[in-house]
Formats: sequence, C-alpha cells, structure tokens
Amino acid sequence: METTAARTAPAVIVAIDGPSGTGKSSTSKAVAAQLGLSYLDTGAQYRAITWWMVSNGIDVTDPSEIAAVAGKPDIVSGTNPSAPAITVDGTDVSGPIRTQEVTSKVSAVSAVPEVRARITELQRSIAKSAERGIVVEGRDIGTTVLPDADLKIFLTASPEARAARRSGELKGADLHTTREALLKRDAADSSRKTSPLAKADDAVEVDTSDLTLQQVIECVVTLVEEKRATK
Ligand SMILES: Nc1ncnc2c1ncn2[C@@H]1O[C@H](COP(=O)(O)OP(=O)(O)O)[C@@H](O)[C@H]1O
Ligand SMILES: Nc1ccn([C@@H]2O[C@H](COP(=O)(O)OP(=O)(O)O)[C@@H](O)[C@H]2O)c(=O)n1
Repeated sequence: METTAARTAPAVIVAIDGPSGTGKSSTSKAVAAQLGLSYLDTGAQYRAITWWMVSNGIDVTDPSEIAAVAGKPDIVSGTNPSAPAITVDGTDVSGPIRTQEVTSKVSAVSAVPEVRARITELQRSIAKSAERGIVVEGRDIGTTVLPDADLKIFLTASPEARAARRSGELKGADLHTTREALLKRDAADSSRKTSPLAKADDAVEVDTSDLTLQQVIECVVTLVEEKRATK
C-alpha cells in the first residue's frame, strides 16, 4: 500500500513498453497503486478507437478511411490504477475493447499516422496533468510519446511464456493459436512505419519469462524509488 514517503515524493514519469503478454498492465497498475501514481493504459486507447471504427462500419483495411474519421470519437481515459476506466463518446467500453474482433484489428488501426498523432497528443496531456506522476504503458512510450520520462522499462518474455499467460486468461484457449496470434500482432506492431514497438536506447530491459509477477513489481518499484531519490 501507499506510504507517507510516496505521498511527499517528487512527481515521476515512468514509461513501460513491451510486446503483448510480458506483464505491462499488471505490473504498471500494481506499481502505480503502491507508489501513489496515476496509471495510463495506452493499449486501451488504441483498442477504444478500433472499437469505434468497427461499430461505425469503417473498413479497417483502408488506412485512408480510418484517417478521415480518426478525430471523431471522444476517448476519455481514467487514471486510477485501482479502477482503470475508458469511455468513447460517454459509453463505458472497458469490456467491448477486449473482444477477439477488436484484438485482431487493433494493429491495423493503430498503424495509421493520423490515429497515432491524435492518441499521442491525448497521452501527453494526461501525463502532463498527473500531479504526483504517472506510469504509462504501451509500445512507443519511451521512444515517442514521453522520450524524457524519468524511467523507461522494456519488458520482454519468451513467446511460450506469453502464450501460456494469455491462454490462461482466455480460459483454455488453444496455446498454439494464441502464440501465433500474439506473434502476428507483435510483427505488425514492430514493423509499422510510425512509432513502432521498440526499446528506447536508455530503457532498462527486464526479461519476465522466469520471474513471478510479484518479482517484476518489486524490481520496478525499486527502480522508481532509486530514480526518485536522485530527483
Ligand atoms: N511475471 C509473470 N508471471 C506469470 N504471469 C504473469 C506475469 N506477468 C503477468 N502475468 C499474467 O499474464 C497475463 C498478461 O499480463 P498483462 O499484464 O496483461 O500483459 P501485457 O499488458 O504486457 O499484455 C495476465 O493474466 C497476468 O496476470
Ligand atoms: N502505445 C501503444 C499501445 C498499444 N498499441 C496498439 O494497441 C494494441 C493493443 O495494445 P494492448 O496493450 O491492449 O495489448 P495487449 O498486450 O494487452 O494485448 C497493440 O497490439 C498495438 O497495436 C500501440 O500501437 N501503441
């Protein structure tokens, strides 16, 4: 739980990037809650805009169609790590953005530069207004969104570990199919032209394959506290 020291510490900006299933969301939420920081799930924002495109009959295989309407949906992200919330035009979409349909289309939508420009601006303004600091998780936070973050972490894990974690979540989904879908999304996210999934040169890389979630959380909390001590 949050300590008195955390309440009086200087604001700190933490960027956590990495591929799917490496533990970004679970780690970021826990670290933010423990240190009294805000939390932003940027993947949820890309999922939300994808959900809006699908719901409004936009052809997500056509980048120009996506670009033309990228500014339309009003996306609002909550920043409480204990109750992350996301709405589109006032509707709570925290459930619908996790469907297989959205998951399979999000890489195509998030590759469109007009989408990224809009969401990146939103992310920067949220980070700027977090008085006590924030943990922001995604794919391009350390490289593009917040290149001046106080601390950058890049989480990795073997495809096998990541697939096992994801199929556990999807209640017995086939391991091989999950692994292939995950690798396909990683490849799309890493190869797009505009701010691909990448490790920033100054990021600390943590391989979580053989670590428990608690060990990863402790590792990141220690790194944040070390940073704060030198601010
Ligand atoms: N180090 C770990 N060991 C085992 N399971 C983990 C670990 N880190 C995360 N998980 C589990 O793996 C799943 C995916 O984690 P998540 O935080 O959503 O990853 P990401 O945000 O990188 O996609 C979750 O069910 C989570 O509880
Ligand atoms: N900063 C970010 C975050 C997510 N994304 C996109 O959003 C998708 C969903 O992100 P996510 O974090 O919810 O994915 P999971 O790893 O949780 O499944 C990614 O596959 C990327 O296509 C992105 O392009 N940039």
